[in-house]
Amino acid sequence: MSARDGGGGGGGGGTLGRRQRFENSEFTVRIYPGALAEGTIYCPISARKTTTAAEAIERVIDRLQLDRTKCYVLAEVKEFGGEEWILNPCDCPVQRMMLWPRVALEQRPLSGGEDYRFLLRLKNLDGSIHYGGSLAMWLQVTEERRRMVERGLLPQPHAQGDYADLCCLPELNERSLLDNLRSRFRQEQIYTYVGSILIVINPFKFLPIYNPKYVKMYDNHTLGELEPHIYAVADVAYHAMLQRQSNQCIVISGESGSGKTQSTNFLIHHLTALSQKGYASGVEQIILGAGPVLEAFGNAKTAHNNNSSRFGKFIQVNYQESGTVRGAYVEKYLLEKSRLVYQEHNERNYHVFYYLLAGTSEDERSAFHLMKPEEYHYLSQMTKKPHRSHWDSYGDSEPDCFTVEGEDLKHDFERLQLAMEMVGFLPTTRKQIFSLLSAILHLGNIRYKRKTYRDDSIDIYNPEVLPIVSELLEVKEEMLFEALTTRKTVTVGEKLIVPYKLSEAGTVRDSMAKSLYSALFDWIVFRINHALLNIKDLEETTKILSIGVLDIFGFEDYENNSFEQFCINFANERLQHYFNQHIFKLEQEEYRAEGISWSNIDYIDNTGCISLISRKPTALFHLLDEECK
Ligand SMILES: Nc1ncnc2c1ncn2[C@@H]1O[C@H](COP(=O)(O)OP(=O)(O)OP(=O)(O)O)[C@@H](O)[C@H]1O
Repeated sequence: MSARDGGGGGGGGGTLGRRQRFENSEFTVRIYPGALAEGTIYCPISARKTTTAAEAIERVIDRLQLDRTKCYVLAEVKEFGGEEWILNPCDCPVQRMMLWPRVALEQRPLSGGEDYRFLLRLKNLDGSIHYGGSLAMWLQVTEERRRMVERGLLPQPHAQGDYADLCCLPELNERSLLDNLRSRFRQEQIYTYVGSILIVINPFKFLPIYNPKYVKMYDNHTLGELEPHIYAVADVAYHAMLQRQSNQCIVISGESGSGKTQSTNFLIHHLTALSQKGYASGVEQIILGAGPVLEAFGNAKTAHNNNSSRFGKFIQVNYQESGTVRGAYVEKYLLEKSRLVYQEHNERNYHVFYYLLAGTSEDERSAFHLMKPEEYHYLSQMTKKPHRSHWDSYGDSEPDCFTVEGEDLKHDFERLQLAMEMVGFLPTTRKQIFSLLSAILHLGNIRYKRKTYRDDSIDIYNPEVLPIVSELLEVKEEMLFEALTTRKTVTVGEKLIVPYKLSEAGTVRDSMAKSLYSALFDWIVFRINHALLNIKDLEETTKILSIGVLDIFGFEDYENNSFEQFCINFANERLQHYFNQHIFKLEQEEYRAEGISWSNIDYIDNTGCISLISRKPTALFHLLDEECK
């Protein structure tokens, strides 16, 4: 499917008119008729941002002259295996499409990877959705193989003992364990149980195992009854919550780039799909709409992952006793604030800065006093030379790249604006946010000097930056100067103003920038929660049950401990319990260090655990390969 600006012309040129044009643009939406036309044929229709799903369906019916006595719905399929969201008649496909990554909007031949699309689905008389057509084709890979194995046309894949649960391994040692995982991975079975824990190996490719058929298949089964799957864990948590009437929690941990964020999305999808019977609930839409916003402000390119979450997430889906979704709640913790002022070689600051600098119009650029990325100290530390000793020597080194391969920052900025709009940020609020971001960048450019040789007090070396920051932050210049150069203390009831030392001042400036950014991030999360109908206030009158998904970021112990040791620990049932305890303890300590109470975890009395391993599956099995030689 593709979207093109019907208004023609591509160039930059953009001012506010560019956004205006976007509002009125005609987009080409490709709709795949699914069961109606087996295969890969799609029907292009033109639509605007405000065109609803019902109107889009009408256009397809007209163009294809479909049977009007039947009832149709539009399904949005997003990456990895064709997860489907059935659109409500009033949903706008173009708006959904604008949240897709740019590559998904490009017209590509159907050679693979076209994992974002709209499907036309037939609705059965009982309201359920009829699946078939292109979806069936996607499923073919795994389904077909399964059927052939059943008919004896293909050998049993588990010939030498391939166990879906590592606890069942007859012999437990490094070799058998890794052998088992590798053999499963080669058959695209990325999920393996260790008792009630699920191990996931990141496949880094499209697997057709997340569509509604799988949602249905895993509904109401005990763990282990079916092939291991992330949906099974979500399902067990959901039904345990209903049966025991108690809250549940699923912990996701793994090294950076192992797939925690993806897995969290799959879980949330399943947890809301179970209660909505296939229809995208408002809650799920907002959670997913909140994704691009949180991502822009909380994700960054790291050496391991171009889109690494630099904060931990706790997403709580709230249900009524009947199991219907009532709202959700997102909590962020441990935002990596240091990244704002310093990045390692080959890493970047938070995405939002690059989006802002690339995506704003000329008018906005002058209103926000924006400059080029390389002119900001906080953005220009990623250089080809691993060590640039001082910011003052900035001009000597050539900035590396400010964009990542395949990235379209302008599109990403447009997408961010749209996502912010969906989550309820008004244009004026968005402007304030962007002003604040620009202020942070300018703040980072402030440099200090000693007033005189004899005097310890300091002055600002480049005072021309002050009025800009003062305007953007809407604070008086004198106050800003004072805050940047002096500290107030109270001794024996007397107020003292002590100037910072030159060696302290830079740190003060950086902590000011970090506090501003962190407060902004907190406020954004707060606003998202507002949109998510946080029903905390209802708790006194209505019984609310919750399932929390805790995405533990940067559990870097994996990198210190050997992977093999890690697996052995996992495979020992007794250690499962230990592991859960260990994670909780560890997190609680970090949490306490941040001065935040562990309120969300206190009430949780049941935990599921998903662990993701290795961002490089090939490296994972390296040990075995070595041995085999
Ligand atoms: N189930 C999956 N199927 C296919 N690809 C996946 C899957 N899970 C993860 N990936 C791929 O791995 C990449 C990294 O995943 P993700 O961003 O979820 O990692 P992460 O553990 O959250 O990393 P970080 O801790 O750095 O935020 C994704 O961009 C995606 O390409």
